[in-house]
Amino acid sequence: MSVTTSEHKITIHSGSSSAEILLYGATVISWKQDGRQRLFVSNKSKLDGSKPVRGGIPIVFPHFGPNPEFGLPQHGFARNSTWSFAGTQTENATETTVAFSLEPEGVAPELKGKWPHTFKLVYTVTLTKDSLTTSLSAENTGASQFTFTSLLHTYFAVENIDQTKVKGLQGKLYDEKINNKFKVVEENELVGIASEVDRVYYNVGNAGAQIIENGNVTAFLTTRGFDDLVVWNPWIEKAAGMSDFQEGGYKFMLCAEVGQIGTPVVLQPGQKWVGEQVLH
Ligand SMILES: O=P(O)(O)OC[C@H]1O[C@H](O)[C@H](O)[C@@H](O)[C@@H]1O
Repeated sequence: MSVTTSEHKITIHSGSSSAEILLYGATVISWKQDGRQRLFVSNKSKLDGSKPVRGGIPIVFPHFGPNPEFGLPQHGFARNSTWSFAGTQTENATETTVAFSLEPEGVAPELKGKWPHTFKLVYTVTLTKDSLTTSLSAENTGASQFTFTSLLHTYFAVENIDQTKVKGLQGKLYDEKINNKFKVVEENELVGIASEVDRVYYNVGNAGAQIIENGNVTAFLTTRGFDDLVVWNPWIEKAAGMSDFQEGGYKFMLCAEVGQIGTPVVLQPGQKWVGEQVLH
């Protein structure tokens, strides 16, 4: 069986690869290729629906970062709400696709109604032997327009952050939140991480980025519909201040998060937007 459903989680297989998706947040919490875990999930992360998962691929919607306007928590409500399993879309020798949906009535009770819009989110996860594709669609099912930002907050598992680089960002403009530098041009072909990094790179484009470990490409991250890319590693002090971050875990993770941030999406009634990432 390539799709197994349980009360809280869907597990899918394709060839020697597997993935696990929690209904809570529709968060992908595991992606294994030939037994190797490709996603970082903190061993202190709550997986019981009491807090967004610290790892995997949390979904950020309808806003990236804090948003006092609607009194929603950081990164919105999608990662804090329990999604509905919308079934298996494809299940064949080469590919397995499962779908999840979230509408206003499914939003976590304490957050319900705070964002005053009517919408339908559908998230599909497609696994092949070589790749994991996650695709988010947002449809305006209400009578007035709305605006949102969104992001797939992927935590890649890396062997050693000191030997890890991100490629594909040279020449792109970024904002660095740590020291409030704005619209800086990335000079480096290979971007290394040696301290806390929290950057939004703008207009990275479909080619996305590559994760390089010890000089070898270990992951390609391509996208459609997401223009921007956040690169984040909390490093020692910030990680130590997070109750759900595993001790020393900053060494074994790198967030490379495709997003639509710089130019928010405006959806008129009846319109639909799709943002997708392919990891391979
Ligand atoms: O702690 P969280 O709410 O999950 O956010 C984790 C991180 O997400 C993104 O990468 C942001 O750019 C960071 O500023 C934030 O710290």
